[in-house]
Amino acid sequence: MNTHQSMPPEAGDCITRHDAALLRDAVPDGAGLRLRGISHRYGLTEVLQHIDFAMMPGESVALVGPSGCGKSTLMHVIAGLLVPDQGKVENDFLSLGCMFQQPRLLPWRAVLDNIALGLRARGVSFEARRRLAAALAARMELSVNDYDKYPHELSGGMQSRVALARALAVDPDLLLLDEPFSALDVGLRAEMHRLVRGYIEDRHCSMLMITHDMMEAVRLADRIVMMATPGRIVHVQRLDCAWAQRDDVWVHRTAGELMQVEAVRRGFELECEA
Ligand SMILES: Nc1ncnc2c1ncn2[C@@H]1O[C@H](COP(=O)(O)OP(=O)(O)OP(=O)(O)O)[C@@H](O)[C@H]1O
Repeated sequence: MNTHQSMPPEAGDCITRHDAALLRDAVPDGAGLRLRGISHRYGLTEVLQHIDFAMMPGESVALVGPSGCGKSTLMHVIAGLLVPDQGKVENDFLSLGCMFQQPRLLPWRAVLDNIALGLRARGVSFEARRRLAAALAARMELSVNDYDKYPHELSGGMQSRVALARALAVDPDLLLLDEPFSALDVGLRAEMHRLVRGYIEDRHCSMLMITHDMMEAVRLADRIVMMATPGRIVHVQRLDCAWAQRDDVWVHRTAGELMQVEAVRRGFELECEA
């Protein structure tokens, strides 16, 4: 990413590295995650169709595409939750943190215990778990008064912050986010973007995020990967623009430009000009 520009660049300046080269070079040397020829069926339905995909250490990628095109299935393959029918997964990332559309907090555990869930599984002592969970809760801007509350006592936005803290508790070098903020209002969503970006910049971790929201993708990702049905990659776009420079004007304009790309329109089954 270019971090040296002082003025926000024009949207057109940022959409520079075009799809064809990136699509050809789908699994470059040095990638921390390499998927080669991944195909999968549920029964007779082909869900993933020979996907080659890679992520570099420190890279943020947004996976976009129409509902049902196989994005979550691909993420499950990456997370090791699903063994594909065909293809090879090579993952050099050491620690995965996952967050899903629903916070999926344990209702019988209070905030800090929910955050510390992954740490307990790793054998971290009770005191160390509490300490780490409290530090993350503070980072997520939860108040000390909330630490012993149960999920039903939290607002949706607070539950999302707890779920994000839980994903970060394992100190991930790859963060997998499946439509994590889609249920939040625009203000809370912006707040979560700020928290995620802050963490990624501090820790230099990689992020793969599924989203239906092209503006969210443009705001957070270094690379946008467009999938179409049945699960295949049809367009890849690199965004060479520092995060700090992605103001609202740039985000709107860049998302608008992407929505004019023919492969993206076809993927979403929008009308294309003849
Ligand atoms: N466990 C399953 N068993 C059978 N079919 C499944 C299963 N999981 C997903 N599918 C089907 O696979 C296809 C892809 O689903 P997937 O959830 O990966 O899509 P998606 O792109 O993430 O969709 P959305 O954006 O709506 O979340 C869909 O047709 C879905 O019905």
